[in-house]
Amino acid sequence: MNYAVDVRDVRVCIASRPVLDGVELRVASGEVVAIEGASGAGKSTLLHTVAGLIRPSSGSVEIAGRRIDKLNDRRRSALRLRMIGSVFQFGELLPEFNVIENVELPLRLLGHGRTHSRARAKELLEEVGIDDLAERGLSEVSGGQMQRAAIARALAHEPHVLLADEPTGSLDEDAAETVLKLLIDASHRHGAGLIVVTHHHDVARQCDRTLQLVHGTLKGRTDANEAVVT
Ligand SMILES: Nc1ncnc2c1ncn2[C@@H]1O[C@H](COP(=O)(O)OP(=O)(O)OP(=O)(O)O)[C@@H](O)[C@H]1O
Repeated sequence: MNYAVDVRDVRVCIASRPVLDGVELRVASGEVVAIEGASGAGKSTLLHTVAGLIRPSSGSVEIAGRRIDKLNDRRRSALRLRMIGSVFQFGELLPEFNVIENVELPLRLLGHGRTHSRARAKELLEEVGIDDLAERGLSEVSGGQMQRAAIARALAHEPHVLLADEPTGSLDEDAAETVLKLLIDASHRHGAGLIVVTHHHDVARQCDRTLQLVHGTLKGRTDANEAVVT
């Protein structure tokens, strides 16, 4: 049985100190999981480990049934580009490109043609409600609009997994609520497993499950809801 994300007994040390120790986490396709935890608890480290940016010293990390932690750098990057979409607080959008060019970028990197990529990016900008801003530069849109563009970009290549690190951290309450709802709806609609790190309790309440990262391990229901496992 394949999960979107399957983390087993993962240990990660940073500067010789164990930050994650015995982490278990299964996320089904279309499931939304919130991770809470004190500052410095290791939440970003966990997301980076799931994304294959940090290699665990023991344990395993599977993305849609593939061991990302076992791959060499080139294959890990390729798997990440194909299977994972990320939304981080300060975005991964590139300031030298306008909104729609940023959304197209993952598709262009995956070798899709210009016409297809542009059409798909337009659809996604409509889905997140900023199609009228497609040609604006990033300095000409608000923080909330930028996060919407980041969500559209993260969804462009239909990833199996969405990772969001404090996606609403810099937004006011209304904008944060809208952005989070978009992310959750998109994950359900596109069937992507979403892991969202947040300090906001009201954000966590809107997710299917909430887990706490404490002393290097996840507390709460770490297993996916089997009914939605693909
Ligand atoms: N490059 C690094 N060198 C040394 N220690 C690091 C490094 N990166 C992270 N750490 C340490 O690892 C621990 C986990 O950091 P991490 O960023 O994952 O926590 P977090 O829960 O995401 O924190 P926050 O909520 O403040 O963003 C922290 O104690 C941090 O100081």
